[in-house]
Amino acid sequence: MITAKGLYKRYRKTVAVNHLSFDVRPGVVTGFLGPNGSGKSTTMRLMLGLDHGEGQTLFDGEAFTDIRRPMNKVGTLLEAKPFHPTRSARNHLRMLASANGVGDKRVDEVMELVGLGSVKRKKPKGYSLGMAQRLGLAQALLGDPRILLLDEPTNGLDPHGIHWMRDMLKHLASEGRTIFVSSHLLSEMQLMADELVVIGRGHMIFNGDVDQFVRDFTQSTVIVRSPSAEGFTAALEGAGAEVAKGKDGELIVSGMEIGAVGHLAFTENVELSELSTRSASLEEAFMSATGSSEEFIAAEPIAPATKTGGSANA
Ligand SMILES: Nc1ncnc2c1ncn2[C@@H]1O[C@H](COP(=O)(O)OP(=O)(O)OP(=O)(O)O)[C@@H](O)[C@H]1O
Repeated sequence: MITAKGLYKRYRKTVAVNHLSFDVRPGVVTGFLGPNGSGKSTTMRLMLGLDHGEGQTLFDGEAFTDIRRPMNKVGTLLEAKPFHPTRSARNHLRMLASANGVGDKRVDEVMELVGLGSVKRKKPKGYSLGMAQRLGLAQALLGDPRILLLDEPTNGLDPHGIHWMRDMLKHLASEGRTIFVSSHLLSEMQLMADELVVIGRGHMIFNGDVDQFVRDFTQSTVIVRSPSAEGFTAALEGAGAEVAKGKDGELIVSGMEIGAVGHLAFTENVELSELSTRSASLEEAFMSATGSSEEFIAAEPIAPATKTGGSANA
């Protein structure tokens, strides 16, 4: 269990983290989301006491800096991964392991676990970004910790690697560990995370269940197909719903529950060939929740010049 209270960090005029408090429960994967520059990395550094700031974070009741053998309690993977420049990956891990009372057997075990068994004698500087991420995870897992704090662990991984990371983190959570993981990949987060901490400009936006986040920040719609789509559109609008036309003649109805749409079709004697609900994605919820808190908002792309058609008259 991680308990963060009143985390606060200011860089000159920028308040990077603004009084954040949240809990991360064991047994589930908790995703940490926020737009670029919203304060995720700073929050993680504050939690580990790597940055000066305010607030307190307890890992199973203890501050990180008070834990006697941190590697055995909290595994970390932060964005900057300092690997030894000349040692092999295996020797790099052995060095860390021996300093923390972890045996060589565990080094080989974690290298196999992350799929680097065949390249463990190579130097990390020759590793691809994806391999370096795997080595970073191996390092985090060395002490078999009950808590993992991972900043963008899927960064640089190919689709197979991402799939592997997702299964791995879900598996580690199912063993009762506490997993706190930041990622930009929202579709991935939707598949990986059970709970979320969402921040914008250093402020808390949401802390809770993923499905609840999607429900809170989006509207699910009702999809209707009918041979009498035109007439039924008028009836729906007359009853206060908003209707948009989707592909292949489907009607996308918002502002009315599926049961009420079905009942209206019954009372209007309208035949339906489809009546279903469409839930919004985590990405839609994220855009809706964090839209106004984005730090760097790009200009709208400039529309291409309209073709005037034919050759210009000289
Ligand atoms: N060392 C620093 N000095 C000054 N400002 C900083 C420093 N580090 C971060 N910031 C500022 O603090 C804010 C939060 O940055 P942070 O890197 O924590 O965000 P983030 O959510 O991790 O971003 P990203 O998703 O792009 O990695 C930003 O406005 C950033 O410019």
